[in-house]
Amino acid sequence: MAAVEISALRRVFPKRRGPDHVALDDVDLRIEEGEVFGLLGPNGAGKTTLSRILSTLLLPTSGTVSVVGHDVLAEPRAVRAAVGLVLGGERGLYGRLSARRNLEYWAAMCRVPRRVARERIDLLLADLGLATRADEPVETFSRGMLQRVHLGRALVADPRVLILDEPTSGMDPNAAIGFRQRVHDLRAAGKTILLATHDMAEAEELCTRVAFIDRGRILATDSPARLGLALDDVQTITATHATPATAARLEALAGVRSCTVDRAGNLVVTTTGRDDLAAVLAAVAEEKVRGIGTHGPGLVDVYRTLIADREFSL
Ligand SMILES: Nc1ncnc2c1ncn2[C@@H]1O[C@H](COP(=O)(O)OP(=O)(O)OP(=O)(O)O)[C@@H](O)[C@H]1O
Repeated sequence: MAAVEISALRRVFPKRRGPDHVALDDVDLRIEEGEVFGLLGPNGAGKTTLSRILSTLLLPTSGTVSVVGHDVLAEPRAVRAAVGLVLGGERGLYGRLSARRNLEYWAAMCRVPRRVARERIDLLLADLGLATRADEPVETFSRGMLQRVHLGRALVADPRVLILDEPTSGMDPNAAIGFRQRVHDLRAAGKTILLATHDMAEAEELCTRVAFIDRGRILATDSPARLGLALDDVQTITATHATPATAARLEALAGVRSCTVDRAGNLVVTTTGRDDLAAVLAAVAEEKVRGIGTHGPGLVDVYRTLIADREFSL
């Protein structure tokens, strides 16, 4: 049985004027138990709409959606019991209540027996690094801490599937690293995780497979490594201690697609093809640079290939 199974899903939002807005269009998706599955795409692609349908906050217009074998329309209670949802942003917690009280309240809503809830909440508060502030009102918490309370809330009923919608957006780098470590732990504990994110490095680090979604349609689904392999023309060379003159010389070479250097002297060269890598690498090595490294295409390159830059081309 799949953790999530979606077939021919369509979600339309009626508009007062003009044609209806199709937020999800003929989406098919299967996520196995224990996977960390990334949902990647630009603003408005349909990621939150999908997260909300999977957690029964929104109904599909047509198609079928099931979570651990339960249909979202026929068995919404069973789906709710199986899913924990963390939406980005700060809504959904009671600011004047402590972290512990927020979790207790949610546990009661989910009908977790009181004794089980008490023990679980103690464990969660400790695991999430919130034990010392557990009895303070959450309105005094930083954004990173609030997201950890949100995660605790999603975990309080011990769901099999976790849906994380841009969980690290707006977090400082240390808070985001800590949050990702929690996701690693949850994956090790066997949870299935759907992670909607704009952060390609985050997806590369955490996800077993990802789907690219744009304008409500799934464009590609595979592991980050295999998606990168499909783009065998982009190779990147990096180095430090470069100058603008270095970049200008390299940019003029055949086989170089782009070449940039920042103020700190970090050089990034992309080649026009895999076959050009050796020659361009040799030219970079001739320059007075240090710390030369190479890597193949990553999710950022896949993203830029699949999804046109509409923000700036309108
Ligand atoms: N309740 C609604 N009524 C009308 N249109 C909506 C509604 N909810 C979402 N939409 C539209 O559906 C499309 C998909 O939105 P959605 O929030 O799912 O995108 P997203 O991929 O999560 O974007 P972001 O990365 O910006 O969060 C958008 O064009 C959005 O304006």
